[in-house]
Amino acid sequence: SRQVYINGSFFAKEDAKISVFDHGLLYGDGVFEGLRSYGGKVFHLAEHIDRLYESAKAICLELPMSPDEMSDAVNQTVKANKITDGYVRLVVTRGSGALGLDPNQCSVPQVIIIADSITLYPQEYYENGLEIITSSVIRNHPAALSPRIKSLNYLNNILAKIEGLSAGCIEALMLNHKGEVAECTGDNIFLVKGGELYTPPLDAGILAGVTRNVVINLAKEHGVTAHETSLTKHDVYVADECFLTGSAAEVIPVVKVDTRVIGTGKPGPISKKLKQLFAEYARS
Ligand SMILES: Cc1ncc(COP(=O)(O)O)c(CNc2cccc(C(=O)O)c2)c1O
Repeated sequence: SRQVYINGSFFAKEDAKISVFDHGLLYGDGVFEGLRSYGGKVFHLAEHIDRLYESAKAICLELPMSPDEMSDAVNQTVKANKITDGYVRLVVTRGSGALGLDPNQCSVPQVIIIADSITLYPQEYYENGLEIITSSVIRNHPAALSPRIKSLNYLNNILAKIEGLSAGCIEALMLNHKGEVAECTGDNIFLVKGGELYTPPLDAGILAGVTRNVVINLAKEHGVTAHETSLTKHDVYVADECFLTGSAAEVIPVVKVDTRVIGTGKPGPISKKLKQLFAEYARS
């Protein structure tokens, strides 16, 4: 049965518990990563660990082990669960403490690692492309809670997701506080125009996606220029192609945004090419 890692020990699912006084639960005070494993190897583990430590530093959370020890813990958990192709959730909370906000009242950060099989988007969405809407919920203001921090505060994303679902869409696009395109609730967004890629820059207030970075590099290797530049909803509507990137989704085409059909209304050639290149690279 599934073995969950908590602070150096493994627990069966039903015994994997943390305190109700944990500030991760009480205040969303903590950070996390979502990773994939392919053929038993965790995909871009170093980048995810680096981002985890950056997120932790950003919230002044001192992690109780080194990046190498954290990487080893992830690999041990994947091994203990005999995961070949699966998903890893790595969570670090501030730990349990008094009922007040004060993080200094929390003693021991909780390092939780869950390795499980992956539930992907249905295959038809990859074949036919997704329809998404632009949510009225804007992405967190960077000066309020920077979207660069992958924190346990996902209500911003969840509120946008709820709006998307109420419009019959499983993903929703969020604009930033300037009204520019930011990202979706769990993925980064790319446009294709005139054979070139366009994606919002990190200072648009987005998560620096690992998949986003891989796709930018894969595109460059295959002679497709990628521009990291601020985009508007208009740029999305008039794009030749649109696709999303994320550890869970990998590369998934988008064929309709706010009822505007993108390009031909079918996944475009560059989106399909990058989806294939990513799949081959991830499994190489
Ligand atoms: C807001 C946001 N933006 C972009 C991404 C893509 O980043 P990566 O390319 O590094 O994965 C994410 C990542 N989001 C993510 C990643 C993995 C699983 C799940 C899940 O919904 O369980 C969500 C995310 O949460």
